[in-house]
Amino acid sequence: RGINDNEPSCAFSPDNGVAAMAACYQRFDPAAYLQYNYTPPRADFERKDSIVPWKLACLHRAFTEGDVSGEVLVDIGSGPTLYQVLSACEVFNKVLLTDFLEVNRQELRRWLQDEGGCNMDWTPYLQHVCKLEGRRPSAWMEKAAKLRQAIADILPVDVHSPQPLAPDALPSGGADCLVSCFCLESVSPDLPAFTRALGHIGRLLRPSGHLLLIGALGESYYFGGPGVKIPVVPLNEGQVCDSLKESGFTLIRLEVYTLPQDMRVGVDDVTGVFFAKQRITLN
Ligand SMILES: C[S@@+](CC[C@H](N)C(=O)[O-])C[C@H]1O[C@@H](n2cnc3c(N)ncnc32)[C@H](O)[C@@H]1O
Ligand SMILES: O=S(=O)(c1ccc2c(c1)CN[C@@H](CF)C2)N1CCSCC1
Repeated sequence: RGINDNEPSCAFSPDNGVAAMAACYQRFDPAAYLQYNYTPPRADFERKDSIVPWKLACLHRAFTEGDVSGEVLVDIGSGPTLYQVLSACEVFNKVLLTDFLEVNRQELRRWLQDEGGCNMDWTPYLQHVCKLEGRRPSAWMEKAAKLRQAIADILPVDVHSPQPLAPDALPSGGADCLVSCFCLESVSPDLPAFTRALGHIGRLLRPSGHLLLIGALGESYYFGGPGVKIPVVPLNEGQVCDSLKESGFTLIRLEVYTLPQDMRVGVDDVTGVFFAKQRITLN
């Protein structure tokens, strides 16, 4: 079936939402997902109003304005993507990538081992972040080497578990910083589950640690592969802020990007993207 097939792949009832969502993700296709979201025409570095430079700029600013520091950064729900840690690896010398699916962890391992077979060329992303850092774009190979050096492990994660990572995954004090992009709202059956998952990952942080959260606004589904229609919790800015507060975070900054009409191409019904920087205050 094509990506626009309207048959829902994951129908669930209120009492088994998390289990049904996990079953849905068994059909997730990393190569298709990368193609739908991270290659042209959707991912376009030339357009001034493109989402990709906006996202990379949000992350670059967050890691360079001086309040985020430490040893260990964890990316929650990495999927098959790396853009979300390109700025982080300049600040943290231990980066942990995580995902629920082995197929995604394998995709990340292929990039890490640099022996070919990857479904994505991250060079344009590396070059763009080098530009943001005031370096020449040809420094992208050094940056790729720095990221490979910083990635300490690629681990399983489940944000619906009160203990999302294995007990020995983090130092006893917790992580210094978390990043999570397009994960919580696209793996939760409803808003309460989204908020609970925020609480679960918040408890991975040391006191006053930071969370950088990027997510979809107004999205009710996306295609995780041909005919793999995955339901998403449609969020608005107010709900994001309320859930963060309820989960023990203090918001530092919220930025919102509205998708231009021609970027709405059928692989999802996302209308906007938020970037939220916050500190945990209840740990
Ligand atoms: C929409 S993708 C986001 C991928 C990537 N972070 C990005 O920015 O594109 C959502 C990811 O969440 C993962 N996932 C699914 N269920 C999960 C769970 N219970 N806990 C954590 N991650 C989960 C999926 O395997 C998938 O890689
Ligand atoms: O970076 S995005 O905003 C983006 C990137 C990833 C995703 C979405 C959006 C929305 N659906 C998510 C499903 F969880 C995944 N982007 C959408 C416009 S073109 C480039 C990719």
